[in-house]
Amino acid sequence: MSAIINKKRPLYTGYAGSALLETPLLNKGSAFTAEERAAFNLTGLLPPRYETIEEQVSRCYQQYRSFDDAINKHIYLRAIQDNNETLFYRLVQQHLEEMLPIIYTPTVGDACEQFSDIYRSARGLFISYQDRYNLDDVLRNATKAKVKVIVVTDGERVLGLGDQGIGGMGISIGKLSLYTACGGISPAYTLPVMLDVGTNNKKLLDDPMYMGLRQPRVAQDEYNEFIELFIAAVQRRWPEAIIQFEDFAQPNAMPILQRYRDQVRCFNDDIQGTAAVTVGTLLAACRSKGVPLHQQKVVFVGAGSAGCGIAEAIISQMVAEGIAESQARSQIYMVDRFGLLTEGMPDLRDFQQALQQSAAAIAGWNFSGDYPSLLDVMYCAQPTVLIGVSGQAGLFTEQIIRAIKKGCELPIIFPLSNPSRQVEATPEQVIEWTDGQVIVATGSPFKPVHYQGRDYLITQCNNSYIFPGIGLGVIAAKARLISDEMLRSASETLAANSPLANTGKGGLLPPFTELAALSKKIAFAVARVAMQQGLALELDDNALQQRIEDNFWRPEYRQYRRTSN
Ligand SMILES: NC(=O)c1ccc[n+]([C@@H]2O[C@H](COP(=O)([O-])OP(=O)(O)OC[C@H]3O[C@@H](n4cnc5c(N)ncnc54)[C@H](O)[C@@H]3O)[C@@H](O)[C@H]2O)c1
Ligand SMILES: O=C(O)C[C@H](O)C(=O)O
Repeated sequence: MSAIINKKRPLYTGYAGSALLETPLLNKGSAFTAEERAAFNLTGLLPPRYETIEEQVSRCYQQYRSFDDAINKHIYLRAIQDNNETLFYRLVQQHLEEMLPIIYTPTVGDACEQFSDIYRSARGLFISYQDRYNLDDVLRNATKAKVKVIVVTDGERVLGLGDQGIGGMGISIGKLSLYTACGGISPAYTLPVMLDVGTNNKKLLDDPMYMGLRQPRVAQDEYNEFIELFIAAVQRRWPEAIIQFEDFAQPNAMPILQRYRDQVRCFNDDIQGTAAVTVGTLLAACRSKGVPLHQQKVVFVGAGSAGCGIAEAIISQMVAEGIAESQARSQIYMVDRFGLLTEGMPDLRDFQQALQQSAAAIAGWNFSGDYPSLLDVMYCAQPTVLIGVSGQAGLFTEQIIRAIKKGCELPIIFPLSNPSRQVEATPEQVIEWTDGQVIVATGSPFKPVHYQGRDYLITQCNNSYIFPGIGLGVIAAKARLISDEMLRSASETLAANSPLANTGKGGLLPPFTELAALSKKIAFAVARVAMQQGLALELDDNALQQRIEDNFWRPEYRQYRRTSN
Protein backbone atom coordinates (compact mmCIF):
# COMPACT_ATOMS: atom_id res chain seq x y z
CA MET A 1 0.00 0.00 0.00
CA SER A 2 1.32 3.41 -0.81
CA ALA A 3 -0.19 6.81 -0.42
CA ILE A 4 0.72 10.45 -0.19
CA ILE A 5 -2.02 11.06 2.29
CA ASN A 6 -2.11 14.84 2.52
CA LYS A 7 -2.97 15.74 -1.03
CA LYS A 8 -6.39 17.31 -1.41
CA ARG A 9 -7.64 14.75 -3.95
CA PRO A 10 -9.66 11.92 -2.37
CA LEU A 11 -7.70 8.77 -1.71
CA TYR A 12 -9.04 5.47 -2.96
CA THR A 13 -8.54 2.52 -0.64
CA GLY A 14 -9.73 -1.04 -0.41
CA TYR A 15 -9.26 -1.10 3.35
CA ALA A 16 -12.41 -1.01 5.49
CA GLY A 17 -13.68 -1.85 8.97
CA SER A 18 -11.14 -2.77 11.61
CA ALA A 19 -8.43 -3.25 8.94
CA LEU A 20 -8.72 0.46 8.15
CA LEU A 21 -8.53 1.40 11.84
CA GLU A 22 -5.47 -0.81 12.22
CA THR A 23 -3.58 0.79 9.32
CA PRO A 24 -1.66 3.70 10.89
CA LEU A 25 -1.05 5.47 7.58
CA LEU A 26 -4.79 5.60 6.90
CA ASN A 27 -6.42 5.53 10.31
CA LYS A 28 -8.23 8.71 11.35
CA GLY A 29 -9.90 7.27 14.49
CA SER A 30 -12.68 9.51 15.72
CA ALA A 31 -12.09 11.86 12.79
CA PHE A 32 -13.82 9.54 10.30
CA THR A 33 -16.92 11.41 9.16
CA ALA A 34 -20.43 9.94 9.30
CA GLU A 35 -20.29 9.35 5.53
CA GLU A 36 -16.94 7.60 5.77
CA ARG A 37 -18.11 5.49 8.69
CA ALA A 38 -21.05 4.32 6.58
CA ALA A 39 -18.98 3.76 3.45
CA PHE A 40 -16.13 1.91 5.19
CA ASN A 41 -18.10 -0.32 7.61
CA LEU A 42 -16.90 1.64 10.62
CA THR A 43 -20.26 2.32 12.25
CA GLY A 44 -20.19 0.98 15.79
CA LEU A 45 -16.43 0.53 15.77
CA LEU A 46 -15.80 4.07 17.06
CA PRO A 47 -17.34 6.31 19.73
CA PRO A 48 -20.21 8.13 18.01
CA ARG A 49 -18.90 11.69 18.21
CA TYR A 50 -16.96 12.93 15.18
CA GLU A 51 -13.84 14.90 16.15
CA THR A 52 -11.55 17.20 14.25
CA ILE A 53 -7.81 16.54 14.23
CA GLU A 54 -7.40 19.60 16.50
CA GLU A 55 -9.69 18.00 19.08
CA GLN A 56 -7.78 14.74 18.82
CA VAL A 57 -4.49 16.60 19.31
CA SER A 58 -5.86 18.29 22.46
CA ARG A 59 -6.81 14.97 24.01
CA CYS A 60 -3.44 13.40 23.12
CA TYR A 61 -1.54 16.36 24.50
CA GLN A 62 -3.50 16.20 27.73
CA GLN A 63 -2.68 12.50 28.05
CA TYR A 64 0.96 13.16 27.12
CA ARG A 65 1.24 15.73 29.90
CA SER A 66 0.00 13.18 32.43
CA PHE A 67 3.28 11.23 32.12
CA ASP A 68 6.17 12.39 34.27
CA ASP A 69 9.05 10.35 32.88
CA ALA A 70 10.51 11.06 29.45
CA ILE A 71 10.60 7.36 28.58
CA ASN A 72 6.88 7.00 29.34
CA LYS A 73 6.16 10.01 27.14
CA HIS A 74 8.23 8.32 24.43
CA ILE A 75 6.28 5.07 24.75
CA TYR A 76 3.02 7.01 24.61
CA LEU A 77 3.99 8.92 21.47
CA ARG A 78 5.26 5.79 19.76
CA ALA A 79 1.90 4.15 20.48
CA ILE A 80 0.10 7.01 18.73
CA GLN A 81 2.52 6.72 15.81
CA ASP A 82 1.72 3.03 15.50
CA ASN A 83 -2.00 3.77 15.60
CA ASN A 84 -2.48 6.96 13.57
CA GLU A 85 0.53 8.53 11.83
CA THR A 86 -1.26 11.68 10.72
CA LEU A 87 -2.31 12.46 14.27
CA PHE A 88 1.17 11.65 15.59
CA TYR A 89 2.83 14.12 13.21
CA ARG A 90 0.21 16.80 13.80
CA LEU A 91 0.77 16.49 17.55
CA VAL A 92 4.57 16.54 17.22
CA GLN A 93 4.46 19.44 14.79
CA GLN A 94 2.39 21.51 17.23
CA HIS A 95 4.74 20.79 20.14
CA LEU A 96 7.97 20.35 18.24
CA GLU A 97 10.43 21.81 20.74
CA GLU A 98 8.91 19.90 23.62
CA MET A 99 8.59 16.58 21.81
CA LEU A 100 11.77 16.33 19.71
CA PRO A 101 13.88 15.40 22.76
CA ILE A 102 11.28 12.72 23.52
CA ILE A 103 11.03 11.05 20.11
CA TYR A 104 14.71 11.71 19.33
CA THR A 105 17.91 12.47 21.25
CA PRO A 106 18.29 12.10 24.20
CA THR A 107 15.23 9.96 25.18
CA VAL A 108 15.59 7.73 22.12
CA GLY A 109 18.83 6.50 23.74
CA ASP A 110 16.85 5.13 26.70
CA ALA A 111 14.32 3.67 24.27
CA CYS A 112 17.13 1.81 22.46
CA GLU A 113 18.58 0.50 25.71
CA GLN A 114 15.14 -0.69 26.86
CA PHE A 115 13.89 -1.68 23.41
CA SER A 116 12.87 -5.26 24.26
CA ASP A 117 11.37 -4.27 27.62
CA ILE A 118 9.14 -1.52 26.23
CA TYR A 119 8.34 -3.23 22.92
CA ARG A 120 4.66 -2.93 21.95
CA SER A 121 4.29 -3.37 18.21
CA ALA A 122 6.40 -3.85 15.13
CA ARG A 123 7.50 -1.00 12.86
CA GLY A 124 9.83 -1.25 9.87
CA LEU A 125 11.89 -4.25 8.91
CA PHE A 126 13.94 -6.43 11.21
CA ILE A 127 16.28 -8.27 8.86
CA SER A 128 18.05 -11.10 10.55
CA TYR A 129 21.35 -12.51 9.33
CA GLN A 130 19.59 -15.85 9.10
CA ASP A 131 17.34 -14.44 6.37
CA ARG A 132 20.22 -13.28 4.21
CA TYR A 133 19.46 -15.55 1.25
CA ASN A 134 15.81 -14.65 1.41
CA LEU A 135 15.99 -10.89 1.24
CA ASP A 136 13.72 -10.32 -1.74
CA ASP A 137 10.91 -12.02 0.16
CA VAL A 138 11.68 -10.10 3.35
CA LEU A 139 11.64 -6.77 1.52
CA ARG A 140 8.42 -7.72 -0.22
CA ASN A 141 6.85 -8.22 3.21
CA ALA A 142 7.18 -4.48 3.74
CA THR A 143 3.95 -3.62 1.99
CA LYS A 144 5.11 -0.13 0.99
CA ALA A 145 5.39 -0.07 -2.78
CA LYS A 146 7.35 3.18 -2.89
CA VAL A 147 10.08 3.68 -0.32
CA LYS A 148 12.08 6.86 -0.71
CA VAL A 149 14.14 6.93 2.50
CA ILE A 150 15.56 3.99 4.42
CA VAL A 151 17.43 4.54 7.67
CA VAL A 152 19.39 1.38 8.38
CA THR A 153 21.45 0.43 11.40
CA ASP A 154 23.09 -2.68 12.79
CA GLY A 155 22.87 -1.23 16.31
CA GLU A 156 26.57 -1.59 17.09
CA ARG A 157 27.31 2.06 18.06
CA VAL A 158 24.12 3.64 19.28
CA LEU A 159 24.83 7.27 20.24
CA GLY A 160 27.52 7.05 22.94
CA LEU A 161 25.83 3.94 24.39
CA GLY A 162 27.73 1.24 22.51
CA ASP A 163 26.25 -2.00 21.17
CA GLN A 164 22.48 -2.08 21.65
CA GLY A 165 21.80 -4.95 19.24
CA ILE A 166 18.24 -4.95 18.02
CA GLY A 167 17.54 -1.88 20.17
CA GLY A 168 19.23 0.18 17.44
CA MET A 169 15.86 0.05 15.67
CA GLY A 170 14.81 2.90 17.97
CA ILE A 171 17.34 5.16 16.27
CA SER A 172 16.13 4.33 12.75
CA ILE A 173 12.55 5.04 13.82
CA GLY A 174 13.54 8.31 15.54
CA LYS A 175 15.54 9.60 12.57
CA LEU A 176 12.68 8.88 10.18
CA SER A 177 10.22 10.65 12.45
CA LEU A 178 12.36 13.75 11.93
CA TYR A 179 12.50 13.16 8.19
CA THR A 180 8.73 13.50 8.23
CA ALA A 181 8.22 16.11 10.95
CA CYS A 182 11.01 18.42 9.71
CA GLY A 183 11.76 17.31 6.15
CA GLY A 184 8.22 16.72 4.96
CA ILE A 185 8.86 13.18 3.69
CA SER A 186 5.54 11.35 3.77
CA PRO A 187 5.57 8.51 6.31
CA ALA A 188 4.20 6.35 3.49
CA TYR A 189 7.65 6.60 1.90
CA THR A 190 9.93 5.92 4.86
CA LEU A 191 11.25 2.62 6.16
CA PRO A 192 13.33 1.96 9.28
CA VAL A 193 15.53 -1.11 8.97
CA MET A 194 17.44 -3.05 11.60
CA LEU A 195 20.08 -5.49 10.33
CA ASP A 196 20.34 -8.03 13.13
CA VAL A 197 23.75 -9.72 13.04
CA GLY A 198 23.76 -10.54 16.76
CA THR A 199 25.21 -8.47 19.58
CA ASN A 200 28.38 -8.48 21.66
CA ASN A 201 26.54 -6.81 24.55
CA LYS A 202 26.62 -9.50 27.24
CA LYS A 203 23.89 -7.83 29.27
CA LEU A 204 21.53 -8.11 26.31
CA LEU A 205 22.54 -11.68 25.51
CA ASP A 206 21.77 -12.64 29.11
CA ASP A 207 18.48 -10.74 29.19
CA PRO A 208 15.51 -13.12 28.86
CA MET A 209 13.47 -10.28 27.33
CA TYR A 210 15.99 -9.57 24.53
CA MET A 211 14.20 -9.91 21.20
CA GLY A 212 17.16 -9.99 18.82
CA LEU A 213 19.39 -12.81 17.59
CA ARG A 214 20.93 -14.29 20.71
CA GLN A 215 24.44 -14.76 19.37
CA PRO A 216 27.66 -12.76 19.11
CA ARG A 217 27.99 -10.52 16.07
CA VAL A 218 28.86 -12.46 12.92
CA ALA A 219 32.45 -12.45 11.63
CA GLN A 220 33.63 -9.71 9.26
CA ASP A 221 33.45 -11.67 5.98
CA GLU A 222 29.93 -12.86 6.72
CA TYR A 223 28.99 -9.35 7.77
CA ASN A 224 30.31 -7.82 4.55
CA GLU A 225 28.42 -10.36 2.47
CA PHE A 226 25.22 -9.59 4.37
CA ILE A 227 25.56 -5.85 3.74
CA GLU A 228 26.20 -6.52 0.06
CA LEU A 229 23.11 -8.72 -0.18
CA PHE A 230 21.03 -6.09 1.60
CA ILE A 231 22.12 -3.23 -0.67
CA ALA A 232 21.50 -5.34 -3.77
CA ALA A 233 18.04 -6.35 -2.56
CA VAL A 234 17.12 -2.72 -1.84
CA GLN A 235 18.27 -1.76 -5.33
CA ARG A 236 15.97 -4.39 -6.81
CA ARG A 237 12.92 -3.49 -4.72
CA TRP A 238 13.22 0.30 -4.30
CA PRO A 239 15.96 1.52 -6.67
CA GLU A 240 15.16 5.17 -5.92
CA ALA A 241 15.44 4.92 -2.14
CA ILE A 242 18.01 6.96 -0.25
CA ILE A 243 19.89 4.70 2.15
CA GLN A 244 21.01 6.50 5.30
CA PHE A 245 23.57 4.49 7.28
CA GLU A 246 23.15 5.13 10.98
CA ASP A 247 25.07 4.17 14.10
CA PHE A 248 27.41 1.62 12.58
CA ALA A 249 30.55 1.05 14.64
CA GLN A 250 33.85 2.54 13.57
CA PRO A 251 35.32 -0.55 11.82
CA ASN A 252 32.32 -0.75 9.48
CA ALA A 253 31.02 2.82 9.13
CA MET A 254 33.66 4.25 6.78
CA PRO A 255 34.32 1.08 4.72
CA ILE A 256 30.59 0.70 3.98
CA LEU A 257 30.32 4.34 2.97
CA GLN A 258 33.40 4.13 0.72
CA ARG A 259 32.12 0.96 -0.89
CA TYR A 260 28.67 2.23 -1.81
CA ARG A 261 28.75 6.02 -2.03
CA ASP A 262 29.56 6.12 -5.76
CA GLN A 263 27.11 3.36 -6.61
CA VAL A 264 23.88 4.14 -4.81
CA ARG A 265 22.03 7.08 -3.29
CA CYS A 266 23.44 6.76 0.20
CA PHE A 267 25.21 8.61 2.96
CA ASN A 268 26.43 8.00 6.47
CA ASP A 269 24.76 10.38 8.87
CA ASP A 270 27.39 10.04 11.62
CA ILE A 271 30.23 10.81 9.23
CA GLN A 272 28.74 13.14 6.64
CA GLY A 273 25.62 14.53 8.32
CA THR A 274 27.60 15.32 11.46
CA ALA A 275 30.39 16.88 9.43
CA ALA A 276 27.90 19.08 7.58
CA VAL A 277 26.12 20.33 10.71
CA THR A 278 29.36 20.91 12.60
CA VAL A 279 31.03 22.84 9.80
CA GLY A 280 27.84 24.90 9.40
CA THR A 281 27.75 25.65 13.13
CA LEU A 282 31.47 26.41 13.20
CA LEU A 283 31.13 28.78 10.26
CA ALA A 284 28.34 30.55 12.11
CA ALA A 285 30.51 30.74 15.25
CA CYS A 286 33.50 32.07 13.27
CA ARG A 287 31.36 34.71 11.58
CA SER A 288 29.86 35.87 14.85
CA LYS A 289 33.34 35.99 16.35
CA GLY A 290 34.80 37.75 13.31
CA VAL A 291 37.68 35.32 12.74
CA PRO A 292 37.48 33.04 9.67
CA LEU A 293 37.56 29.26 9.98
CA HIS A 294 40.94 28.95 8.26
CA GLN A 295 42.52 30.92 11.10
CA GLN A 296 41.29 28.49 13.76
CA LYS A 297 43.26 25.69 15.37
CA VAL A 298 40.93 22.80 16.12
CA VAL A 299 41.36 20.01 18.66
CA PHE A 300 39.14 16.93 18.52
CA VAL A 301 38.61 14.51 21.35
CA GLY A 302 37.52 11.29 19.66
CA ALA A 303 39.04 10.42 16.28
CA GLY A 304 36.24 8.08 15.21
CA SER A 305 33.64 8.23 12.47
CA ALA A 306 32.20 11.57 13.56
CA GLY A 307 35.53 13.18 14.53
CA CYS A 308 37.37 12.24 11.34
CA GLY A 309 34.36 13.07 9.18
CA ILE A 310 34.12 16.54 10.70
CA ALA A 311 37.90 17.07 10.51
CA GLU A 312 38.02 16.29 6.78
CA ALA A 313 35.07 18.60 6.14
CA ILE A 314 36.74 21.42 8.08
CA ILE A 315 39.91 20.92 6.04
CA SER A 316 37.91 21.13 2.78
CA GLN A 317 36.22 24.29 4.02
CA MET A 318 39.55 25.86 5.04
CA VAL A 319 40.95 25.04 1.60
CA ALA A 320 37.85 26.59 0.02
CA GLU A 321 38.64 29.73 2.05
CA GLY A 322 42.05 29.83 0.36
CA ILE A 323 44.71 28.11 2.44
CA ALA A 324 46.82 25.15 1.31
CA GLU A 325 45.62 21.68 2.30
CA SER A 326 48.88 20.93 4.14
CA GLN A 327 48.43 24.12 6.17
CA ALA A 328 44.81 23.22 6.96
CA ARG A 329 45.83 19.72 8.09
CA SER A 330 48.52 21.16 10.35
CA GLN A 331 45.80 23.12 12.20
CA ILE A 332 43.79 20.00 13.13
CA TYR A 333 44.72 17.92 16.18
CA MET A 334 42.99 14.58 16.69
CA VAL A 335 43.19 13.16 20.21
CA ASP A 336 41.95 9.61 20.70
CA ARG A 337 42.18 7.31 23.70
CA PHE A 338 46.00 6.88 23.40
CA GLY A 339 46.71 10.56 22.86
CA LEU A 340 47.32 12.79 19.84
CA LEU A 341 47.28 10.96 16.51
CA THR A 342 50.92 11.31 15.58
CA GLU A 343 53.17 9.93 12.87
CA GLY A 344 54.31 6.44 13.87
CA MET A 345 51.35 5.75 16.19
CA PRO A 346 50.46 2.06 15.68
CA ASP A 347 47.09 0.66 14.62
CA LEU A 348 45.62 3.79 13.10
CA ARG A 349 42.65 3.16 10.82
CA ASP A 350 42.91 4.16 7.15
CA PHE A 351 40.70 7.20 7.62
CA GLN A 352 42.79 8.38 10.59
CA GLN A 353 46.14 8.24 8.72
CA ALA A 354 45.72 11.52 6.88
CA LEU A 355 44.86 13.29 10.11
CA GLN A 356 47.95 12.47 12.15
CA GLN A 357 50.34 15.25 13.08
CA SER A 358 53.89 14.92 11.81
CA ALA A 359 56.74 14.19 14.21
CA ALA A 360 58.25 17.52 13.15
CA ALA A 361 55.09 19.41 14.13
CA ILE A 362 55.36 18.28 17.76
CA ALA A 363 59.17 18.21 17.92
CA GLY A 364 59.42 21.15 20.31
CA TRP A 365 56.53 20.02 22.54
CA ASN A 366 56.96 19.22 26.19
CA PHE A 367 55.14 15.96 27.07
CA SER A 368 55.94 12.91 29.14
CA GLY A 369 53.97 9.95 27.69
CA ASP A 370 54.48 8.15 24.36
CA TYR A 371 52.14 10.62 22.69
CA PRO A 372 50.89 14.06 23.75
CA SER A 373 47.79 13.86 25.98
CA LEU A 374 44.78 16.12 25.56
CA LEU A 375 46.17 18.48 28.18
CA ASP A 376 49.58 18.54 26.44
CA VAL A 377 47.82 19.44 23.19
CA MET A 378 45.87 22.22 24.89
CA TYR A 379 49.05 23.80 26.22
CA CYS A 380 51.33 23.18 23.23
CA ALA A 381 48.99 23.75 20.28
CA GLN A 382 46.98 26.58 21.87
CA PRO A 383 43.77 25.78 19.99
CA THR A 384 40.83 28.09 19.48
CA VAL A 385 38.23 25.35 18.91
CA LEU A 386 37.58 22.19 20.96
CA ILE A 387 35.21 19.50 19.69
CA GLY A 388 34.15 16.43 21.67
CA VAL A 389 32.97 13.34 19.78
CA SER A 390 34.28 10.62 22.06
CA GLY A 391 31.04 9.31 23.55
CA GLN A 392 32.76 9.62 26.95
CA ALA A 393 31.24 11.77 29.67
CA GLY A 394 33.37 14.34 31.46
CA LEU A 395 36.50 14.36 29.27
CA PHE A 396 36.46 18.17 29.15
CA THR A 397 37.65 18.75 32.70
CA GLU A 398 37.97 22.15 34.31
CA GLN A 399 41.73 21.99 33.67
CA ILE A 400 41.19 21.35 29.94
CA ILE A 401 38.65 24.12 29.55
CA ARG A 402 40.72 26.62 31.53
CA ALA A 403 43.73 25.68 29.38
CA ILE A 404 42.00 26.55 26.10
CA LYS A 405 40.66 29.78 27.61
CA LYS A 406 44.18 30.76 28.66
CA GLY A 407 45.34 30.85 25.03
CA CYS A 408 42.18 32.21 23.43
CA GLU A 409 39.91 35.05 24.48
CA LEU A 410 36.70 33.56 23.05
CA PRO A 411 37.10 29.82 22.45
CA ILE A 412 34.56 27.77 20.50
CA ILE A 413 33.71 24.64 22.48
CA PHE A 414 31.40 21.93 21.12
CA PRO A 415 30.88 18.89 23.38
CA LEU A 416 28.88 16.94 20.80
CA SER A 417 28.58 13.46 22.29
CA ASN A 418 25.08 12.06 22.78
CA PRO A 419 22.94 11.40 24.67
CA SER A 420 23.08 14.16 27.31
CA ARG A 421 24.65 11.93 29.94
CA GLN A 422 27.63 11.18 27.66
CA VAL A 423 28.47 14.84 27.05
CA GLU A 424 32.18 15.76 27.49
CA ALA A 425 31.17 18.74 29.68
CA THR A 426 27.81 20.34 30.34
CA PRO A 427 27.21 23.84 28.99
CA GLU A 428 27.02 25.15 32.59
CA GLN A 429 30.51 23.83 33.24
CA VAL A 430 31.92 25.18 29.99
CA ILE A 431 30.44 28.61 30.65
CA GLU A 432 31.57 28.74 34.26
CA TRP A 433 35.13 27.56 33.52
CA THR A 434 35.54 30.15 30.74
CA ASP A 435 34.02 32.92 32.88
CA GLY A 436 31.25 33.17 30.30
CA GLN A 437 33.63 34.04 27.45
CA VAL A 438 32.83 31.16 25.11
CA ILE A 439 30.76 30.06 22.13
CA VAL A 440 29.22 26.72 23.02
CA ALA A 441 27.07 24.15 21.22
CA THR A 442 26.15 20.59 22.22
CA GLY A 443 24.89 17.47 20.43
CA SER A 444 21.93 16.90 22.77
CA PRO A 445 19.45 19.56 23.86
CA PHE A 446 20.32 21.60 26.98
CA LYS A 447 18.36 24.35 28.69
CA PRO A 448 19.66 27.94 28.47
CA VAL A 449 22.27 28.74 31.08
CA HIS A 450 22.00 31.79 33.31
CA TYR A 451 25.45 32.99 34.32
CA GLN A 452 26.38 36.28 35.98
CA GLY A 453 23.27 38.07 34.85
CA ARG A 454 23.39 36.84 31.29
CA ASP A 455 21.35 34.12 29.52
CA TYR A 456 23.20 31.79 27.17
CA LEU A 457 21.13 29.95 24.57
CA ILE A 458 22.66 26.51 23.99
CA THR A 459 22.60 25.62 20.32
CA GLN A 460 22.08 21.96 19.51
CA CYS A 461 24.63 21.03 16.88
CA ASN A 462 23.00 17.80 15.78
CA ASN A 463 22.86 16.18 12.36
CA SER A 464 19.06 16.52 12.51
CA TYR A 465 19.62 20.01 11.05
CA ILE A 466 20.98 18.36 7.92
CA PHE A 467 19.50 14.99 7.00
CA PRO A 468 15.83 16.02 6.51
CA GLY A 469 16.86 18.72 4.02
CA ILE A 470 19.26 16.39 2.20
CA GLY A 471 16.49 13.82 1.85
CA LEU A 472 13.99 16.36 0.58
CA GLY A 473 16.47 17.83 -1.93
CA VAL A 474 17.56 14.44 -3.25
CA ILE A 475 13.96 13.32 -3.68
CA ALA A 476 12.81 16.58 -5.26
CA ALA A 477 15.63 16.62 -7.83
CA LYS A 478 15.91 12.82 -8.14
CA ALA A 479 19.63 13.02 -7.42
CA ARG A 480 21.48 9.78 -8.20
CA LEU A 481 24.22 10.14 -5.59
CA ILE A 482 25.03 12.30 -2.56
CA SER A 483 28.32 14.12 -3.11
CA ASP A 484 30.62 16.00 -0.72
CA GLU A 485 29.77 19.20 -2.57
CA MET A 486 26.06 18.66 -1.89
CA LEU A 487 26.83 18.24 1.80
CA ARG A 488 29.03 21.35 1.77
CA SER A 489 26.15 23.37 0.34
CA ALA A 490 24.00 22.14 3.24
CA SER A 491 26.63 23.46 5.70
CA GLU A 492 26.81 26.81 3.99
CA THR A 493 23.03 27.16 3.91
CA LEU A 494 22.91 26.36 7.61
CA ALA A 495 25.57 28.94 8.43
CA ALA A 496 23.88 31.54 6.22
CA ASN A 497 20.76 31.15 8.37
CA SER A 498 22.50 31.62 11.73
CA PRO A 499 20.59 34.16 13.86
CA LEU A 500 23.70 34.98 15.91
CA ALA A 501 25.97 35.49 12.89
CA ASN A 502 23.33 37.51 11.05
CA THR A 503 21.95 39.68 13.83
CA GLY A 504 24.31 39.35 16.81
CA LYS A 505 21.40 37.87 18.79
CA GLY A 506 19.84 34.45 19.32
CA GLY A 507 21.31 31.00 18.83
CA LEU A 508 24.12 29.94 16.53
CA LEU A 509 21.52 27.96 14.57
CA PRO A 510 17.82 28.68 14.06
CA PRO A 511 15.47 27.09 16.60
CA PHE A 512 14.06 23.65 15.81
CA THR A 513 10.66 25.24 15.26
CA GLU A 514 12.13 26.62 12.04
CA LEU A 515 13.54 23.32 10.91
CA ALA A 516 10.90 22.65 8.27
CA ALA A 517 11.55 26.01 6.57
CA LEU A 518 15.29 25.50 6.91
CA SER A 519 15.05 21.98 5.46
CA LYS A 520 13.41 23.41 2.35
CA LYS A 521 16.29 25.87 1.94
CA ILE A 522 18.84 23.09 2.43
CA ALA A 523 16.91 20.91 -0.01
CA PHE A 524 17.04 23.68 -2.61
CA ALA A 525 20.79 24.27 -2.18
CA VAL A 526 21.63 20.57 -2.21
CA ALA A 527 19.50 19.93 -5.29
CA ARG A 528 21.07 22.84 -7.18
CA VAL A 529 24.54 21.48 -6.56
CA ALA A 530 23.42 18.00 -7.61
CA MET A 531 22.15 19.50 -10.87
CA GLN A 532 25.39 21.42 -11.46
CA GLN A 533 27.27 18.15 -10.99
CA GLY A 534 25.04 16.36 -13.48
CA LEU A 535 23.70 14.11 -10.75
CA ALA A 536 20.05 15.16 -10.91
CA LEU A 537 17.16 16.32 -13.08
CA GLU A 538 17.66 19.64 -14.79
CA LEU A 539 15.13 22.07 -13.36
CA ASP A 540 14.93 25.84 -13.24
CA ASP A 541 14.65 27.45 -9.81
CA ASN A 542 10.87 27.78 -9.92
CA ALA A 543 10.37 24.20 -10.98
CA LEU A 544 12.74 22.98 -8.27
CA GLN A 545 11.00 25.05 -5.60
CA GLN A 546 7.67 23.70 -6.77
CA ARG A 547 8.90 20.10 -6.57
CA ILE A 548 10.16 20.71 -3.04
CA GLU A 549 6.74 22.04 -2.04
CA ASP A 550 4.94 19.21 -3.84
CA ASN A 551 7.02 16.62 -2.03
CA PHE A 552 6.48 18.24 1.37
CA TRP A 553 3.88 16.18 3.22
CA ARG A 554 1.66 17.80 5.82
CA PRO A 555 -0.25 15.96 8.55
CA GLU A 556 -3.80 16.57 7.33
CA TYR A 557 -6.50 13.98 6.85
CA ARG A 558 -7.62 13.23 3.33
CA GLN A 559 -11.03 12.23 2.18
CA TYR A 560 -11.32 8.54 1.36
CA ARG A 561 -13.26 6.79 -1.38
CA ARG A 562 -13.71 3.09 -1.49
CA THR A 563 -12.27 0.94 -4.26
CA SER A 564 -13.92 -2.35 -5.03
CA ASN A 565 -11.43 -5.18 -4.52
N1 LIG B 1 25.97 15.84 17.60
C1 LIG B 1 25.83 15.02 16.62
O1 LIG B 1 25.10 15.27 15.66
C2 LIG B 1 26.61 13.73 16.63
C3 LIG B 1 26.72 13.02 15.44
C4 LIG B 1 27.47 11.83 15.42
C5 LIG B 1 28.02 11.36 16.59
N2 LIG B 1 27.85 12.07 17.74
C6 LIG B 1 28.39 11.55 19.00
O2 LIG B 1 29.78 11.40 18.91
C7 LIG B 1 30.19 10.28 19.67
C8 LIG B 1 31.13 9.43 18.84
O3 LIG B 1 30.50 8.95 17.68
P1 LIG B 1 31.35 8.22 16.56
O4 LIG B 1 30.40 7.75 15.52
O5 LIG B 1 32.50 9.03 16.13
O6 LIG B 1 31.88 6.95 17.37
P2 LIG B 1 33.24 6.18 17.16
O7 LIG B 1 33.17 4.98 18.02
O8 LIG B 1 33.51 6.00 15.71
O9 LIG B 1 34.34 7.20 17.73
C9 LIG B 1 34.56 7.49 19.08
C10 LIG B 1 36.05 7.68 19.25
O10 LIG B 1 36.28 8.19 20.56
C11 LIG B 1 37.47 7.57 21.03
N3 LIG B 1 37.58 7.64 22.49
C12 LIG B 1 37.01 6.85 23.42
N4 LIG B 1 37.44 7.20 24.65
C13 LIG B 1 38.27 8.24 24.48
C14 LIG B 1 39.03 9.02 25.38
N5 LIG B 1 39.01 8.81 26.68
N6 LIG B 1 39.80 10.02 24.86
C15 LIG B 1 39.82 10.27 23.54
N7 LIG B 1 39.13 9.53 22.65
C16 LIG B 1 38.36 8.53 23.11
C17 LIG B 1 37.34 6.14 20.52
O11 LIG B 1 38.58 5.45 20.54
C18 LIG B 1 36.83 6.38 19.12
O12 LIG B 1 37.87 6.53 18.18
C19 LIG B 1 28.93 9.58 20.13
O13 LIG B 1 28.66 9.93 21.47
C20 LIG B 1 27.85 10.16 19.28
O14 LIG B 1 26.62 10.27 19.95
C21 LIG B 1 27.17 13.24 17.79
O1 LIG C 1 21.39 10.60 16.91
C1 LIG C 1 21.82 11.73 17.20
O2 LIG C 1 21.27 12.47 18.03
C2 LIG C 1 23.03 12.29 16.50
C3 LIG C 1 24.00 11.30 16.01
O3 LIG C 1 23.54 10.57 14.91
C4 LIG C 1 24.56 10.40 17.07
O4 LIG C 1 24.78 9.24 16.77
O5 LIG C 1 24.78 10.87 18.19
